[in-house]
Parts: sequence; structure tokens; C-alpha cells
Amino acid sequence: MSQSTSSISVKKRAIVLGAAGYSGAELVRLLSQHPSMQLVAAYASEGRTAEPFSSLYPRFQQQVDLLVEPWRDSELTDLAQRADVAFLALPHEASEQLAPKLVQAGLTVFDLSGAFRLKNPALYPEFYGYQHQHPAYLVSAPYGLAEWITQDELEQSLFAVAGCYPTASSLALLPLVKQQLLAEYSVPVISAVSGVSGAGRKASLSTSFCEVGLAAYGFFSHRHRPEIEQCLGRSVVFTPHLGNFKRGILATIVVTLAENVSKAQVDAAFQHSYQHKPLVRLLNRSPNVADVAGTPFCDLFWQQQGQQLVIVAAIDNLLKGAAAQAIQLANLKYQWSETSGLLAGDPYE
Ligand SMILES: NC(=O)C1=CN([C@@H]2O[C@H](COP(=O)(O)OP(=O)(O)OC[C@H]3O[C@@H](n4cnc5c(N)ncnc54)[C@H](OP(=O)(O)O)[C@@H]3O)[C@@H](O)[C@H]2O)C=CC1
Ligand SMILES: CC(=O)N[C@@H](CCC(=O)OP(=O)(O)O)C(=O)O
Repeated sequence: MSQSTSSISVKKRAIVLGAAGYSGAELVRLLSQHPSMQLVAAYASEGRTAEPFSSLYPRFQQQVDLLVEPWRDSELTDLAQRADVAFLALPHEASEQLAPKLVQAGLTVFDLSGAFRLKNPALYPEFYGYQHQHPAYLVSAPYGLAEWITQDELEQSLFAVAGCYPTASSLALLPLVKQQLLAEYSVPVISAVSGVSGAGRKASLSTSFCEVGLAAYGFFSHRHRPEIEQCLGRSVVFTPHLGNFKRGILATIVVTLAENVSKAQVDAAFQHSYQHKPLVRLLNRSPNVADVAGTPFCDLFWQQQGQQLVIVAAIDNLLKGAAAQAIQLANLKYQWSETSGLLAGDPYE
């Protein structure tokens, strides 16, 4: 067997569902350049006609040559003979219906939606507006926060990739929670600003150019609050904001430390958590969304005064908060380099 044939034969064959959307488009871009995965098909909703990816996203002309086809459940027939891995960038309810079918068809599934993130099915009606139909998968699907996932969890076939605001918030807070550095009574206060791509590509008045300024929303009621609380095992106050920029999230988090926690202990908690994690950068200056937009990194910074600690986290919502984290999880699952396919060829302008 020639070298090129043998290297092609070990590649995982990937499909993307939701490829016409913002996070799906990032999956298509990243998978097209991934050394160990081959993107074999990309799908949008059933109502569409097949269209070149580069006509949906003209900046990819002469870079990504692929047809985005309408998804029909008939694709499930013999799918395992054509693909190994599915990345879903779909609305939550569509993912909830499709992911179990894809797993049963024999594929490994990385789901970017919130459909499998919450362990408690009773939370779905309140925070997602529907009754969960597949609670068994809520139990088995690992929560896909890549820096904190365990080897045992990586054995599973369905991954609930962490949400965008929760990725920034939990990466900032978990080192302190794990080292028990927070005051018992401290309720972390998370204020986070997202760019408009966080709301998806579909047109809506509230995200149109002339409407977006800078405003808070979702007070106490956003579906990411229970997700962050589940990840940390403690209550938080979470207030998202929509800002007038395209992509990125900046989360500013205020906590109260336990008595007598030193700066050295706080520094050590972050160093210990992330010293071997290539996609978390610990900064000695305040992070800027401009420095992470178009990258798979989470930038973290903290400042302490007595028992008060402010942590700032910045990510690209579509990358570390979605597509890049899904690929990072696949890299970990298949024991490739954690950053494989994530750092080269960044076309963001
Ligand atoms: N945007 C972000 O920052 C983040 C998004 N996510 C999650 O990723 C998912 C996708 O988000 P986003 O990219 O913003 O969404 P978009 O609205 O930009 O794209 C959604 C995609 O899903 C397709 N789709 C919709 N319904 C169906 C269906 N029933 N069957 C098959 N395909 C369907 C759409 O196809 P068509 O265009 O043909 O309608 C489109 O391609 C969501 O669950 C979101 O919560 C996660 C983290 C961050
Ligand atoms: C700006 C904006 O509207 N953001 C979305 C969250 C982004 C997203 O799609 O959420 P997941 O990460 O859970 O998938 C919102 O507030 O609902």
C-alpha cells in the first residue's frame, strides 16, 4: 500500500449537519483542513436545495469545494458505511431528535447544541421550552468542556459540547472551585458580552445592524445559568449582554475568596489547571476579544484585592465556544494532538 493510500485510510470520515449556519460553517472550514479527518458531506435543513458551500459563504471560494445538501432522514440508511463522525450545529430540538438516530446508526456524535448538556431532564421545559424525549442520553452524554473532560468520558459516542458563555465562565471558575478557594457563601457574578454571531445566522430584528448596541438580557433566566451551575456545582448570577461586534465573548466574573487565600494560591490554581492545556492562555494583562476572534483559544486573567477576585475570560463564541471545541474533543477522543487542525490557516479578518 502506498503511503498516501495508508494515510487516507486511517482518516475519520466526518459529516456536518447545520453547515449553512455560523458554527456549522466553522466546522466545515476546520474539518476541510484537519489532517486526520476527511469531510465527506455537509447538510443544511431539508427545505433547501443543494448549494455550493462557497456560494453560501463566498469568502471560501477556491478554498472549500463542497456541496451543502438538504438533510433527509433517509441519509441514515447505511450512513456508517460512509461516515464515522457527525458534528451537529443544529437548533436544540433538531439535535435532540437526530443525535440518538446517528448514534444508533453507528456514528460518534459531537453536538454543539444544548440538547444534551443538562443532566436533569426537568430543566428542559423551563430553560429550553420543550420536554426532553431522550433522557437516557442526558445521563450518558459527557459534558464537552475539553480541558476538564476525563478519559472515561471520552469513551462515549455522544458528546454535549459545552455552550459558548458556559465555556468562558467555567474555564475561569473551575480552577478555584476544584481547589476550594471560594468562600462558601460566594455566588460568582458573571457578566458576559457576546458578539452577534452568537444568535446564529437567521435574520431577526433584535440582531439586525441598526438595532444592536450594547444591552443586557436574560436576567436570571438564561439557559446557560443552569449549565454553568451544573458544571461548577454551585449557584451563580449570570447576565449575558449583546454587543455590536461580530464574534467573541468577554466574561467578567467577580467572586469572594475564602478567608486568607493568598495570591500565590490563586495563581497556583490556574497554573495547575492549565499548564498542560494548549488552548488556554494565562495572561498578565486584561484579555481582549480582538485577540481571540478567529482563534480556538480561551484567554484568562485575574486580579485580586483581599478576598475579592475578578477573573476575565475571552473566547471566540464560534470557535472555542462551539466548532473548535468540538474538534478539540474529537482530537482528544481519537488521541490526536489536542490542537490538531485548529491552529493553521486562520482566515479571520
Ligand atoms: N452561534 C454560536 O455562537 C453558538 C452556537 N451554538 C449552537 O450551535 C447550534 C447552531 O447554532 P448557529 O450556528 O448559531 O445556528 P444558525 O442559525 O446559524 O444555523 C443553524 C443551521 O441548522 C440548520 N437546521 C435548522 N433546522 C434544521 C433541521 N430540522 N434539520 C437539519 N438542519 C437544520 C440550518 O439550516 P438552514 O440554513 O437550511 O435553515 C442551519 O444550517 C445551536 O444549537 C446553537 O445553540 C453553540 C455555541 C455557540
Ligand atoms: C448572542 C446570543 O444570542 N447568544 C445566544 C447564546 C449562543 C448559543 O448559541 O448558545 P449555546 O452556546 O448554548 O449553543 C443566546 O443568548 O441564546
